[in-house]
Amino acid sequence: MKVAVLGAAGGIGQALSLLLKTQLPAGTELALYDVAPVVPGVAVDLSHIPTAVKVEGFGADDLDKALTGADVVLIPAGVPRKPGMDRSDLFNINAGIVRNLIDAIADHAPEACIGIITNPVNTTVAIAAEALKAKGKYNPAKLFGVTTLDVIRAETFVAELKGLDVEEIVVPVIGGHSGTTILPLLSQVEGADFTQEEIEQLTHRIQNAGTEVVEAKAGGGSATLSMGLAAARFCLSLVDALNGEDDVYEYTYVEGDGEDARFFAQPVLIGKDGVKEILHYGDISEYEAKCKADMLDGLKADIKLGEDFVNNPA
Ligand SMILES: NC(=O)C1=CN([C@@H]2O[C@H](COP(=O)(O)OP(=O)(O)OC[C@H]3O[C@@H](n4cnc5c(N)ncnc54)[C@H](O)[C@@H]3O)[C@@H](O)[C@H]2O)C=CC1
Ligand SMILES: O=C([O-])CC(=O)C(=O)O
Repeated sequence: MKVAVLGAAGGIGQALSLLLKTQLPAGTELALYDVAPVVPGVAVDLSHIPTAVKVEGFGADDLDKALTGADVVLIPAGVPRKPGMDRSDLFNINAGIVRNLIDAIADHAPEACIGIITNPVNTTVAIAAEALKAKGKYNPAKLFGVTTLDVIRAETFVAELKGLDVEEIVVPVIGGHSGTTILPLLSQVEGADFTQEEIEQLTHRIQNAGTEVVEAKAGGGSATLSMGLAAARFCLSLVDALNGEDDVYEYTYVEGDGEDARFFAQPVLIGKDGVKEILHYGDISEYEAKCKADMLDGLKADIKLGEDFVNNPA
């Protein structure tokens, strides 16, 4: 098994790579790629941690080597937000970065499962899909937008509010990964009752949790440590599933039947070839149905922006 992290020297990349070095199964290869010259140093640093995961660093000219043979490729490459920006403000820089990395994946690791972390995720996943398609390499079962951070935040905030054990809480989060497109399904949380006021406050907090971090970091970037953990959890699930484990479920932003939007975060059963089955998110409350109806046009516009970036460049 080989896992490649593209953007491995960044805030997320380093936290993620540390967790993967310590948690991937013995024998896994971990390839760290970045355009920043510090990346070989990050790899040497991690290589001194005593686990049976082999780490190697790859600089700007060695993307092909980082990718060759990869089973999983995670992409946290690109710029993060500063206070006052929306995730969509990152499009101008990050769209091109994702496009170029995806082109290289199509050439050097066309069978890999790809996890897109780079924002705006609603759009960068569509860019990845269309770029792969243009190369004749698109397999919807192997392309994932990583929305795990929304799930772990929702679980943390619900456990805090209700004084419950966070290990026991399950909070589904569907939709996309920005603002109101992030839709926690609090009506499906077992073992907790909420007033309508609590539901509205929690929903708002989960939707704006990224901004909470961006403002608290005051110009120093966005979530990196919680995101590193979220991406590691997602990657370890993928690796377990690729290794043949049954019953691996994650909420993730994938191309499904298009009932709500072409790409939509929902519960997914992952198997040894990627997405095995996309499950329906089930019954939702009237409030959640209205939130969903109100955000779908925005989500679809985000997706179209990505499709047009590849297919109808200005
Ligand atoms: N999906 C999610 O839930 C989340 C996504 N993000 C997004 O993740 C991205 C990365 O965030 P951070 O790690 O905080 O940023 P960062 O600035 O700390 O790191 C980004 C890294 O990407 C590298 N990079 C830039 N262009 C590259 C290229 N062409 N190839 C390879 N590497 C390249 C940079 O050298 C840098 O090391 C941002 O777009 C951010 O908005 C952040 C938090 C949560
Ligand atoms: O808010 C941001 O820009 C980073 C992000 O996606 C998150 O923390 O959820």
